[in-house]
Amino acid sequence: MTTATSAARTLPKLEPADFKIPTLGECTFQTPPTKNEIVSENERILYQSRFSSPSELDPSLAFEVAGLRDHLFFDPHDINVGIVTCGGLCPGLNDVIRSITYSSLAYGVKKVYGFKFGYRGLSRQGRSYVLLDTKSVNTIHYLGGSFLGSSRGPVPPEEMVETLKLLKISVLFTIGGDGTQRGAMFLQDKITEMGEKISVIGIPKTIDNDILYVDKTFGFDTAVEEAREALTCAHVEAKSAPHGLSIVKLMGRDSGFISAKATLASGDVNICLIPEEPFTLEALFKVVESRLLRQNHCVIVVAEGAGAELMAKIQPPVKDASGNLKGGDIGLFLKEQIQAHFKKLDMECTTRYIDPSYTIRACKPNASDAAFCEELGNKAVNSALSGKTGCIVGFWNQQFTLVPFSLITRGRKMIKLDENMWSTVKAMTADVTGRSEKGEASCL
Ligand SMILES: Nc1ncnc2c1ncn2[C@@H]1O[C@H](COP(=O)(O)OP(=O)(O)O)[C@@H](O)[C@H]1O
Ligand SMILES: O=P(O)(O)OC[C@H]1O[C@](O)(COP(=O)(O)O)[C@@H](O)[C@@H]1O
Repeated sequence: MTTATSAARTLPKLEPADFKIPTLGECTFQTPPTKNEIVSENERILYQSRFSSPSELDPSLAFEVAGLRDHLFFDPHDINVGIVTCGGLCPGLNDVIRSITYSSLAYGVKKVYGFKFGYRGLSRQGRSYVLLDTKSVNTIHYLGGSFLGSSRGPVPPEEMVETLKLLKISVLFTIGGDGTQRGAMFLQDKITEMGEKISVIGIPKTIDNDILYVDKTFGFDTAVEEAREALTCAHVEAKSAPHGLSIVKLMGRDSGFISAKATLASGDVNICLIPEEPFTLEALFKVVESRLLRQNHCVIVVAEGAGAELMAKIQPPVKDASGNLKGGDIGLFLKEQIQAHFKKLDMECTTRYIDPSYTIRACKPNASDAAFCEELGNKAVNSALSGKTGCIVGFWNQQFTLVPFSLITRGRKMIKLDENMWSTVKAMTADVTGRSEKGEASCL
């Protein structure tokens, strides 16, 4: 598929009058109206039928649908655009970079700048970029990682505006997680304050899939698929040893979506530990013991942020360059504690610790994620050229949406075990979290 062709095919014919449309200010994403209505053919408002978190928000909230508009705000032939990728890696980053580049060039955009190593590439000291064209990005989607590199750590918004002005960039695409979009929000505030006509459009990225008001972020499905492979191996290992126990640690600093989904997908997991559900070591020992005595093997999945209360007692969490709190290695901790426990009991337990964290996010995306990335990139370009700013291109109720930065940075999406789709995981965690009254394994 050539994005350039498909984007060109769907473009409205541009007449000089088409460019005489609202100023960036007028186009800026507004809090949507409070009743379900079609604003115009192209500006539909999508109402959310599910409203789970945070509960204090206005239930009449609605999202604008992302995509082409009747008019373009920018004359594409007159502008440059920029792309930046920040935060942790995620399968599909290169696909989004490629899609934005192809789509922008199909519109006739003059130059596409790719900033190196996250926001650092837009800073005064670390200013660094490459020019992207169809040739340079043509095959980058064959690989995982980010063609542009990524980083964590703050950059003053005024320095970023300085760089954008210097390179005459009218649109910046920020591909990143909640931290990146928070940074993008401050950048957009600074742009508004300085009276510049520069649009900032985010593309939400995180394998943790914990961005508010986004059903699914790109790369998540791939990460779950990769995690399932690791779980299958963990199961084989556990079954091959007398009283075999495999502990698999997966990413998920604040939410356990990867762990929970991979658990459901695998069918080999006996205990799933996620940050949302505190557990006690004593209860965990009991469940593992009973499982080993009955079935001879056991597989535990633990999200990196699970058991934060236990870890905090040994070692207080530290902050990464972006200010995200990170605790010690919960997987290793569990391995040591469980081994010590069974040694005390004089009971055999062959423990294996598997940590596939980085391998599930550094790989290339599966077909479904790749297709998703392609559309995200196209929608981001369409929306930006229409003059939209200060929002991300999300995905909600099967629609691509525009969601303001201010909304998605209000909190984090978390697993609610009471929701229907997590009932198996809920049953599985009942005994270790103290929810089970019998104190017996509920789902082993
Ligand atoms: N509160 C914030 N204000 C401004 N910039 C932020 C903020 N939080 C994060 N950032 C910046 O966004 C970038 C990525 O953030 P990070 O939290 O590491 O990853 P992610 O975007 O994946 O959550 C970093 O350069 C970081 O400094
Ligand atoms: O070692 P790194 O690069 O800080 O990445 C680890 C982090 O990446 C994540 O998977 C995703 O984090 P971001 O969304 O902030 O990029 C976290 O769960 C995890 O703590």
